[in-house]
Amino acid sequence: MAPSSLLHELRNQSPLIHCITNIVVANFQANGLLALGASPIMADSIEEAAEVSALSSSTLLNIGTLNANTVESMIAAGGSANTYGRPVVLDPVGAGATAFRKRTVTRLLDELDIALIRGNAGEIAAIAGVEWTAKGVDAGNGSANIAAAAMDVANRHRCLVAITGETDIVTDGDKLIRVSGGHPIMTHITGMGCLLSAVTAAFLAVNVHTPIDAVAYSLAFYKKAGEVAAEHAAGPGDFAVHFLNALGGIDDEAIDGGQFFIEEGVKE
Ligand SMILES: Nc1ncnc2c1ncn2[C@@H]1O[C@H](COP(=O)(O)OP(=O)(O)OP(=O)(O)O)[C@@H](O)[C@H]1O
Ligand SMILES: Cc1ncsc1CCO
Ligand SMILES: [Mg+2]
Repeated sequence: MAPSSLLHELRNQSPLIHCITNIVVANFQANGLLALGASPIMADSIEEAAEVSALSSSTLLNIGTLNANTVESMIAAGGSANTYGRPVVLDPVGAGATAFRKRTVTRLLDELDIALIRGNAGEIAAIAGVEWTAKGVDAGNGSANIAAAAMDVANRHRCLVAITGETDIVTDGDKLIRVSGGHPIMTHITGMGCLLSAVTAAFLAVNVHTPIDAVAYSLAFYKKAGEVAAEHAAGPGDFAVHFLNALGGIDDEAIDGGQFFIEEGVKE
């Protein structure tokens, strides 16, 4: 099947995505999934987390505004998704910022079978244990080889790792795909990365491609939506609105339009 049919399939299937997420982005994330053509369900209570993941096509675990209760819900939800063979995406928001976040990410990676970790450079550097100066939930700065760090994390945890920024990368620990495009204004809206993680969870739920190709496609699609929205926006406020429109409005033709490329097989 041609890569472009992934988007078509997603909109056909409208997969249910279980999000255990943070209080900052929950509404934006739900609207973004709906705009894309997926179906969101936000459910973080321990009483129902496992049940909701069992009936969902994929599960997103986002540690942005973590508390002790949601950690247990994440373990229950992720365990249930694993049992039913549904992909689990981890967004390790601010992973290096506090001991609680670090400990939680370690536990989630130890106890669950995670399909994809999607974070910014600071977050993946923290998981890899390489030198980096992150700033809270923002990427921050560093000189570490971030592609090597992603490959190391992917190999250690046997999962896909995506690092987003000016150029995105995704790796399975062997193959590395770089995705360019997007717009700097995407860093001026909170939750753009968090919504992207939910979007990748939706694309992973659609069983058309190998998981790494599905993630690369979702990264490229999302950057393209950012470009389209930036053309229409006067600033961050209406960018968010135009971005939601673009998630639903762009089609395969726009994505194949050539403003981005996917480079495969680049070994560091
Ligand atoms: N300088 C840039 N130029 C183009 N696109 C960018 C740039 N920086 C980030 N992006 C895009 O913005 C989106 C969000 O990625 P980012 O790395 O900013 O997430 P994040 O730091 O996890 O965000 P948040 O924590 O606010 O949700 C991705 O699609 C990424 O490709
Ligand atoms: C700002 C912020 N703080 C915790 S989660 C979050 C959303 C962006 O990651
Ligand atoms: Mg983030």
